[in-house]
Amino acid sequence: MRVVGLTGGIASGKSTVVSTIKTLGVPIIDCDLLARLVVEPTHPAYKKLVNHFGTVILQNQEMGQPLDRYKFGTIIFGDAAQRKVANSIIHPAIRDEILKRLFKLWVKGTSLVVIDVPLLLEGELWRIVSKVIVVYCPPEVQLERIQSRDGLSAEDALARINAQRPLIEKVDYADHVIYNTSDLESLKRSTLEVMDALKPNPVWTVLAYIPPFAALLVVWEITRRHLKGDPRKTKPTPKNSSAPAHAS
Ligand SMILES: CC(C)(COP(=O)(O)OP(=O)(O)OC[C@H]1O[C@@H](n2cnc3c(N)ncnc32)[C@H](O)[C@@H]1O)[C@@H](O)C(=O)NCCC(=O)NCCS
Ligand SMILES: Nc1ncnc2c1ncn2[C@@H]1O[C@H](COP(=O)(O)OP(=O)(O)OP(=O)(O)O)[C@@H](O)[C@H]1O
Repeated sequence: MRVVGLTGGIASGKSTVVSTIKTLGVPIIDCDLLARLVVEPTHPAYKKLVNHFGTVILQNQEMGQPLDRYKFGTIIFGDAAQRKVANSIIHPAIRDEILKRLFKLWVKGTSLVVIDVPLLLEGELWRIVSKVIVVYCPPEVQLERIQSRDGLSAEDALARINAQRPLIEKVDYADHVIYNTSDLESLKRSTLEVMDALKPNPVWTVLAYIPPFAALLVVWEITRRHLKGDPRKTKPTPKNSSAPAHAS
């Protein structure tokens, strides 16, 4: 099974790219959705969050109520130390949910899966994917898109952008970069081009249905990424990109 990690920055266009990928019938694991699942009141992470942050992060400030997402967002996007605590509670729970879903897809003999994970490159998750797609747009476009999509002030929107690694640095990790600087039609075209390049070959597809070979292929893909090393140290040039000639 080829596991592709799709990432970018806040409002860089990941969900829009995902909606095109879905039309191809490729299964998607959406980490923003998993992040919602693991903070539901029945999940152990919920209690850990309330223990640390207090009921102030809950709707009506009442135990058992869902998270007040705006309030919680204001706290964690405004304070790096608090964000670190939140991440240390939520991210392991998300990682476990990803692994469960990958296992189920592997058992079904799936040959290609895309994980939509905003923070793929902030942690170590990039090491378990065989290919990385980065959806890029400049910070000023991110700012404009967050404000018009979420109705946030410039200050709140900037806090969200600054809570992530600069998007341009993420490009170093990419096997494929989708430059989302033009209209939605170009974004769709670039996405389809990249997905075409990522299609596993027919031998892969057949082997993915035979568990021992599928397991070996996963190990091979992961080993290849480990051998390539951390781009923060080696800084390779991305092999493929949908960039217009002037954008590099
Ligand atoms: C803070 C929360 C409640 C804000 O919720 P809200 O509905 O306003 O935003 P949503 O969940 O749709 O996230 C929007 C985007 O914010 C960015 N973002 C979310 N959490 C973080 C974080 N901890 N650090 C940096 N960026 C983040 C991502 O780009 C994400 O796509 C929510 O984002 C959250 O629970 N975050 C912590 C979990 C997490 O790390 N999620 C990212 C998935 S890997
Ligand atoms: N090329 C484009 N032209 C115009 N609007 C766009 C373009 N790409 C994305 N958008 C809009 O920008 C907003 C952000 O895009 P999207 O939600 O896909 O980003 P995202 O990376 O998934 O964001 P987040 O990390 O916050 O979940 C959306 O309202 C989307 O419709």
